[in-house]
Amino acid sequence: ANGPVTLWARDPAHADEMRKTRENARRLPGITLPDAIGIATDFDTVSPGLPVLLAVPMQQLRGMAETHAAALQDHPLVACCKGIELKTGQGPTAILSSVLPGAHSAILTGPSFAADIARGLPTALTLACADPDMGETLQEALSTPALRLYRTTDTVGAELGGALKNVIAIAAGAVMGAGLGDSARAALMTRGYAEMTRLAVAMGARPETLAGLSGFGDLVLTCTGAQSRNYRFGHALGAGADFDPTITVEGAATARAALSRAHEAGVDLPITAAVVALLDGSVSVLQVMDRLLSRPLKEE
Ligand SMILES: NC(=O)C1=CN([C@@H]2O[C@H](COP(=O)(O)OP(=O)(O)OC[C@H]3O[C@@H](n4cnc5c(N)ncnc54)[C@H](OP(=O)(O)O)[C@@H]3O)[C@@H](O)[C@H]2O)C=CC1
Ligand SMILES: O=C(CO)COP(=O)(O)O
Repeated sequence: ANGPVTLWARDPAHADEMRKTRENARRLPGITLPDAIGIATDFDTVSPGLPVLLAVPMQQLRGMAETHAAALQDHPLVACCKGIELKTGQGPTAILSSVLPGAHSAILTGPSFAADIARGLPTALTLACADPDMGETLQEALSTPALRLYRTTDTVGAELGGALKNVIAIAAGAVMGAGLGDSARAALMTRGYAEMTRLAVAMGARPETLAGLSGFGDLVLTCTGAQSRNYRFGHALGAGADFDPTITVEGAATARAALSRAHEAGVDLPITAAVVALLDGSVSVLQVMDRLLSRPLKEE
């Protein structure tokens, strides 16, 4: 809507196909790409100074930034991925700063299925940028009549909200897949939110960021929206069904990364620990629920 925009694709054959069909049949089937979107396989065609949105899976972000470091350093960078890097425990903006020292980076996150945005359905997101002036410029540039961006300087809170809600969504899917009911899911979401906030605040986040779109908002969407891959993966785990291993499920690696950050910080993450145990196959959903319910009673 605010075009022109260049969509960069790594695979020339895929780019050719999208130019011909005006559709990304592999990743966003059924959506016609607007005329204002040009398709490129060369980063250098993007004018310096224009923002670049990096929409790759979390565990691929560092490699992608390293490969294209020379081209990326002339642009404000907006990471769109949600997660914690397994090998370093870092979030997207810390990764971009370590690969591209001096780069200006931000994060765009919150409750939004790509297909909803592409259809022009109303959506609100958080744009987090440590530099308030750059944050304001990006907020103006990326907001549209259907896509309303709120801004914050709390990148840690926005990143951790988006990362940790995926772990809770796996748990919510597992509860529903195992037939444990809506009440159990509501309890899990609420205690999951407490857990997300506990770790994020220990990492330096502001609690009100977790209460916003990037935390609570995305938790609600991903724990209840059937489009969510994290929820669907959890549902398959709970139901003992197969799940296509090529589908991106960010919460799986992030659960492990979050748990090790929590151990370092002395923070208790019982639901995240339960998700990791489920992923390891060491317990069943019913055993996990039993463990969670038999913890000592405490104040809310
Ligand atoms: N889909 C959604 O609704 C939303 C997704 N997100 C977040 O966005 C991030 C990406 O998700 P999504 O796009 O859905 O994931 P997909 O798995 O659907 O697509 C991944 C994209 O990243 C590209 N890619 C993967 N690895 C590399 C690499 N090493 N170098 C360059 N490009 C690469 C893929 O290219 P190719 O097609 O060539 O394989 C593809 O375009 C995730 O962190 C997710 O949480 C956030 C909000 C909503
Ligand atoms: O982050 C998302 C919605 O805000 C997308 O969720 P999934 O990655 O679970 O599909």
